[in-house]
Amino acid sequence: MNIPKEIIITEVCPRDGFQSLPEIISTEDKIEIINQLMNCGYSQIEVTSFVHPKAIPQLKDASEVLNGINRRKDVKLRALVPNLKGLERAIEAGVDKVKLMLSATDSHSLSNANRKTFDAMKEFEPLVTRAQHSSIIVSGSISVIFGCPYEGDVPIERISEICKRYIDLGIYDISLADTTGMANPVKVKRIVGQIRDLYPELKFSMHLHNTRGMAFANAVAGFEEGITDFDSSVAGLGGCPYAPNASGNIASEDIIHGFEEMGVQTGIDLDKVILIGKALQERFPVYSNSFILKAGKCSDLHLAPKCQEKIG
Ligand SMILES: CC(C)(COP(=O)([O-])OP(=O)([O-])OC[C@H]1O[C@@H](n2cnc3c(N)ncnc32)[C@H](O)[C@@H]1OP(=O)([O-])[O-])[C@@H](O)C(=O)NCCC(=O)NCCSC(=O)C[C@@](C)(O)CC(=O)[O-]
Repeated sequence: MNIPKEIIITEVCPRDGFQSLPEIISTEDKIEIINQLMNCGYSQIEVTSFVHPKAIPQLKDASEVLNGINRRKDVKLRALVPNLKGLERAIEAGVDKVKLMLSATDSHSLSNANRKTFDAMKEFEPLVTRAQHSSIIVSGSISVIFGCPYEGDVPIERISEICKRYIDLGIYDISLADTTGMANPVKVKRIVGQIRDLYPELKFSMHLHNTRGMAFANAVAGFEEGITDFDSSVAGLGGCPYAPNASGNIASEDIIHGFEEMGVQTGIDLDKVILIGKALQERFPVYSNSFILKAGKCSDLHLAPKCQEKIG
């Protein structure tokens, strides 16, 4: 197979990883963790969201967090926003990019954003104009695209209509999100293949949750369909509090290790990520889920003293 030699990983732990943790992390600790992540080689980090503070109390200090980060020119800071109000707050705080929050189904959309999918999209119109005036890059997302915990499979016609409306808004960069881990590689290939054929002008990325242990297999299926841009979260923290049974994102350590083992470069220093992951795992053991934090890297095994002894 002729495979791309590199992929982009966006770190989303400070937003998705933290948003549903019951213990409130201090602003200082968030800043410290983001500063550490900024030194790992990521080109983009989703640092927070500008949603209603009552919806996600953990991220109500979004502006203070952004204010405290040691910025680097080579790391773009992205925030999730649901609406114009969120964008205004994000611009004020100085983000480089925003990702729009949107659900494929009305049920999840009502639960997450208090309006149906296409009503939420209507509110994106003034947002896009405002973002253009401030030179903020806007990307879209489609949650529960591979299966909704309320409605099950999402018809391709509905996905297609959402993509069309994103194009009408001038948004060509869309994150396909498996919010509650309902995807499988066959489904990923089918859905990604179909929408890519319908809308070749769109650029898709993937945001995968490892709820049922399928996330890396799904990432590889997406990769085989041409996707080279993935979100992940250190220590596998994460989950949408407005979707039942949602749990951790694919762990950054696992996706970086997995792709690099296949000869695909990420540009990220995995050892540094593992150190951050270990600290988070110690602090949030119940919410962490990372194979590499448990088992170590494959390359560590070659150095294991017992093996060396046996070889002689
Ligand atoms: C969307 C809303 C705001 C609608 O909430 P609403 O109550 O319908 O909002 P509204 O438009 O009716 O406004 C009511 C009040 O909220 C204020 N307001 C309105 N917007 C904002 C804002 N952005 N920031 C701060 N305040 C805001 C607004 O100014 C107004 O204030 P008032 O006039 O009454 O004083 C709310 O439902 C919300 O914040 N939802 C966010 C839920 C959330 O964060 N979910 C988790 C993230 S999504 C996710 O994890 C999935 C993802 C992205 O990772 C991908 C995947 O895995 O699927």
